[in-house]
Amino acid sequence: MKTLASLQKKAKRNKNQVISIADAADKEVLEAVKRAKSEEMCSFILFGNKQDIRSIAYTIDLDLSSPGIMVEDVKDPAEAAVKAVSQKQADILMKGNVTTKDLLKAVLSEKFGLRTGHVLSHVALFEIPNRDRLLFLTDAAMNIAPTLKEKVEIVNNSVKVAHAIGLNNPKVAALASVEVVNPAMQATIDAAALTQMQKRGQITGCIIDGPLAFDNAISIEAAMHKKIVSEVAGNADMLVVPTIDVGNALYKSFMYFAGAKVAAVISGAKAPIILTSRADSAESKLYSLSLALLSSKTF
Ligand SMILES: CCCC(=O)SCCNC(=O)CCNC(=O)[C@H](O)C(C)(C)COP(=O)(O)OP(=O)(O)OC[C@H]1O[C@@H](n2cnc3c(N)ncnc32)[C@H](O)[C@@H]1OP(=O)(O)O
Repeated sequence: MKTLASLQKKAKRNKNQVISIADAADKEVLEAVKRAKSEEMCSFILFGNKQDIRSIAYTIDLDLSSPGIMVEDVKDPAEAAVKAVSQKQADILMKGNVTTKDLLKAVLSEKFGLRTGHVLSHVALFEIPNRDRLLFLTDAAMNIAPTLKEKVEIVNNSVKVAHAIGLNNPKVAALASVEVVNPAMQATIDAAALTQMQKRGQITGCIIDGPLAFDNAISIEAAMHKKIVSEVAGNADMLVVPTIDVGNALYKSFMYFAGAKVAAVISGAKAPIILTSRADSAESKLYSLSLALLSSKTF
């Protein structure tokens, strides 16, 4: 798949889903709602301050009384939106104008959250200008410094999302700063372990190689220059990063330096969670919604 727009076309087949938005008082979020409604993609429950939501909706000509849109006036939109999903009034959760941390805390709540006993992790899918295919990145937003055990679950979550969009055996690069194992660099040891675990069938549904540095993960020339012989080097479909800081900086540099478009979800919870940066465009939020609709069958 080459473009995120093709996700949107596929996602339209899954029309009966309800999206619960944690604080919809945000122009880009409501613009995404308007576009999704005009394409009849799904229905929405908008949680937040009703008056604020109304004021913004008015400025973009979004009719809040149209069928398939409900507005709920609440003081704690993160908690209310998560509860709606855990009580099955909605199928998918979407981050609106709340911080990632506040939303994730509600998602992880013992009382009403969306935990499954597995690791929850962030999966981002980028369309990058001049690249011939989409690129997955995980985990740029939830797990701060995952252990090897957590990285295995992070890979599994991301591979599930890849399968949901029809990418059946993604090539996964386990990133580090260098492409050789250095016992002083934990990221290289974990990357080598992930590679061996895939070779021994402990991780399935993908091909992993690592450690790979960013250049030889995504550039054939860089891989050839370093004489790396591997199915993944230079051809990665997915980057697994050692820490949130590496992932988050890559996410934002793809967006700001390379002019990328993104679709992003949290995988591994009871339901898909749409989680982009608050600064991301309405288009990216719409693509994320498409990715969540496509993933929802696999959760
Ligand atoms: C990329 C675009 C968007 C962005 O830029 S986002 C910006 C960067 N992201 C962030 O700031 C969020 C980073 N992560 C965090 O702050 C924290 O890890 C997070 C997710 C809020 C959780 O922290 P706390 O609420 O302090 O929770 P905690 O660590 O004490 O754990 C509470 C219980 O939840 C569990 N938990 C935490 N992370 C989990 C995970 N990934 N999957 C499954 N379970 C998880 C944890 O084991 C604990 O369980 P228990 O209560 O001991 O049974």
